[in-house]
Amino acid sequence: MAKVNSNPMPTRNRPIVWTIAGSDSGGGAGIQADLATINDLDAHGCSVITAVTAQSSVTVASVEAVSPQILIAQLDVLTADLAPQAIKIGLLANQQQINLVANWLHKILLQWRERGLTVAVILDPVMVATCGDALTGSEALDFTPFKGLLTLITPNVTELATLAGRQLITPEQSVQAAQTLAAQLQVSVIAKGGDIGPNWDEGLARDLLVCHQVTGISSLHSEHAFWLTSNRINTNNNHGTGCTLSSAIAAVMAHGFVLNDAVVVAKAYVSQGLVQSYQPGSGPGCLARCGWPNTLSVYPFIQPLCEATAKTSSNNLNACGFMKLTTQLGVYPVVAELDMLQQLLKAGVKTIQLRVKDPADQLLEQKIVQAIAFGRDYRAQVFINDHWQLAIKHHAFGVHLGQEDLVASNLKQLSEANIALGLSSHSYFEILLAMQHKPSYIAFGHIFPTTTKQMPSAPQGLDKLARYVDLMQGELPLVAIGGIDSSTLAKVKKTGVDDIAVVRAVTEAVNPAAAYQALVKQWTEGE
Ligand SMILES: Cc1ncc(COP(=O)(O)OP(=O)(O)O)c(N)n1
Ligand SMILES: Cc1nc(C(=O)O)sc1CCOP(=O)(O)O
Ligand SMILES: [Mg+2]
Repeated sequence: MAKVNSNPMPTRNRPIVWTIAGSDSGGGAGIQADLATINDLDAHGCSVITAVTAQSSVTVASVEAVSPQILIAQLDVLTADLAPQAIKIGLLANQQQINLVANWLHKILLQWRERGLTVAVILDPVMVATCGDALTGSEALDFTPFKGLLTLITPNVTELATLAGRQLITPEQSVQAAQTLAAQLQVSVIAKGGDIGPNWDEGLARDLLVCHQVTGISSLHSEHAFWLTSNRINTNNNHGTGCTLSSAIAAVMAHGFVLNDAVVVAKAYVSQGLVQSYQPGSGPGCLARCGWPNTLSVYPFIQPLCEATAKTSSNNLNACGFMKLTTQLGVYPVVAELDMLQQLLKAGVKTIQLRVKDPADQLLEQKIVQAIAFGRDYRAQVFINDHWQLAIKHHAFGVHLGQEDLVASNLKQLSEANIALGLSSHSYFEILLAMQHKPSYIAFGHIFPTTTKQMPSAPQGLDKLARYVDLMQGELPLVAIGGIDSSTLAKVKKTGVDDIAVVRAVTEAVNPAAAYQALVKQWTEGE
């Protein structure tokens, strides 16, 4: 059962999303599905109709493309008044429409870029309706005019095969075709596994995400490929699934989420919509609209393609999970110096992190040994940042690792040493990756601008934090970090996040111990 969204977006703040697509008179797909999705995901939808279809759930009786004049008139009139944060492109009924929209996009994206506006463009290369009837003419469509203009293209296996110009039987062939398409069109690709072939796992719905120069995320993920796997939902009510996925991706990106996040949220949105789907006619029915997905179980499992291809059992998937924390983290200081660590322990700190970032620090091991000893003396949870091998060697209480650190670490060894684990995250995508390791807590940042560390991602802000809190409720402690101090603490607390981690708010205070105690008072008493 989906949770009720406790964080609806105020209507006046809704971002604008356009759908450039065909009308489905049956209401299950096309413009009708797109607008329902966009609205359901707290955005305002505008439509540019490319074609009118006479369509039911069992047949496409006819398709009539709109004229070039009315197509451009719709684009121009919206540009003047309702500029979008994201655009979804669905059915383009013929090559003329592809050329026209691509030309128009080329010019407008330049203009918007000059004004500092970034607009995500998601193309669903629709060719055939769910009932099997063609939506485009018999001519082969050439999408290369869109090269360099798109953020994401979302073909299913049949469309991918058409774009690749060859049959795709095995997952390996689809992977190669998706990677080739990404390079050819200079675009990220989600190759949807809905139309599975005989060599695919039929109990699962597996999509391949090929990232191409994705911005605002760690370089660890921005050029990589991932399998996104969900349980296959046993229903024939899948009319409009592709339209729903692509318009959901556009809507989520319009809210300022990075591409990888939009893809996993949209996939979860489709999964929950399929579970509650219904059949209004005698053919395949439609997805239900269940709002922003905030139940972890509907989100996909993420596996980097390189790990899947290596077929090795990863040292980094830990079936049992890490220690459950019995002492709440509360206000969690992160410090670079031992004397600061001791000073704060004396002031009553019960959880603290030693974060030494100088790899050439000659005293590193000594500092770690001493920090762990202080932790025992003061009965506090001392986490060691990054240096997991030294933490194991000297029996630390806990280790904190970032997503980049995970690549070089051995979580199996950490777990066998009974060491608590904190993992960093900066997006839905990274939260899901972190959750797969069953850590002791997940840190999420950076909430506000910070000077402590250079970040590849933008500050997350409170709206996103509230969405992550909604998702994580009751699963694991979620710790907010980045730019938190006495002036922002109350707003952070209001999101319902479990704990906060702070660097400068304590370490740069005239009296760090007093600053810590004041933050604790504010956090616990809400002052
Ligand atoms: C509580 C907490 N949250 C996040 C971080 C950042 O960890 P990481 O991403 O590995 O970056 P570095 O701290 O290593 O620069 C943290 N240390 N603690
Ligand atoms: C170390 C660190 N990690 C972050 C993340 O988002 O992963 S933000 C951050 C720095 C937090 O410092 P301050 O409290 O001084 O802003
Ligand atoms: Mg680190």
